[in-house]
Amino acid sequence: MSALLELQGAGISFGGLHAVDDLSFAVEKGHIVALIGPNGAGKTTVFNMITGVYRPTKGKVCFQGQEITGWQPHAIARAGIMRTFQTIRLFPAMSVFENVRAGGHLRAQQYWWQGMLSLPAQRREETALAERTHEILCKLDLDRFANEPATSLPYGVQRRVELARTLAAEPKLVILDEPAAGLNDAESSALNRTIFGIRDSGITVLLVEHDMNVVMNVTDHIVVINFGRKIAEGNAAAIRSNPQVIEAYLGRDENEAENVT
Ligand SMILES: Nc1ncnc2c1ncn2[C@@H]1O[C@H](COP(=O)(O)OP(=O)(O)OP(=O)(O)O)[C@@H](O)[C@H]1O
Repeated sequence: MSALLELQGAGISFGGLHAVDDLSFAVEKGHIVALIGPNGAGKTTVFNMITGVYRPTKGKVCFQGQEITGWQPHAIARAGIMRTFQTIRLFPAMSVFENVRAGGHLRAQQYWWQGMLSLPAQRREETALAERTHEILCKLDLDRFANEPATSLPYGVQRRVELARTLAAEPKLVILDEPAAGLNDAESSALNRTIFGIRDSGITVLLVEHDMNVVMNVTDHIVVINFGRKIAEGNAAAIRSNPQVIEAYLGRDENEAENVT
């Protein structure tokens, strides 16, 4: 098995603060990996370094064996790393189908002016995109909402639409930022199945999540950071019983600690 994504000694400072320092970990192709840590540990900053929002001040980020440190976010997205956000960012005037299809346009080979001319290649691509959109909607149990205005739907459904839109761009690696945030227990269990489905369709998953039901039940590998540094990594059983991990959570917030132990 080869690493799809690798951070090698990556770090970034804001003023005097080392938000992330000397961080190394790998995400193997076909795995579901979680990055966890107490509030303010640096998880979002790591995502921002991977997706090109922040340029690391130290170390490297490699994707498919190629260094991508310092690439622009759109170039990193084109290379196959797509992310979701904690806050919903759907197009309010569009239906569920149109929102998801919009994600697929990122992968489209034709240009807009070719679309205006309605060339055969463009028409073929649009048909293929519509079919693929429909497939993704079925897979995420969203087909019955296809024609509904996206932002009129319940919160849990809107989050699924966002995920569907990200998948429509055919990423190789999808980064999920707290996908269970705001979901009830039933929705969170359904999310576990969805994440397995994403992995089974050949997409590698990296997620940041506070919901330990998701973290402990779906992941192949967990990386734990605190104060911007890695303190542990391993499978769910190893992480659950790791004294440094327990201390990191206990030191900050007893409720979170209960979730880990
Ligand atoms: N642009 C920035 N400028 C200055 N400091 C920043 C910036 N981005 C992050 N930080 C700091 O870096 C540290 C890590 O923040 P980060 O948001 O990555 O943590 P987190 O683990 O994602 O937290 P949470 O779980 O609360 O979302 C914090 O001390 C934060 O204040």
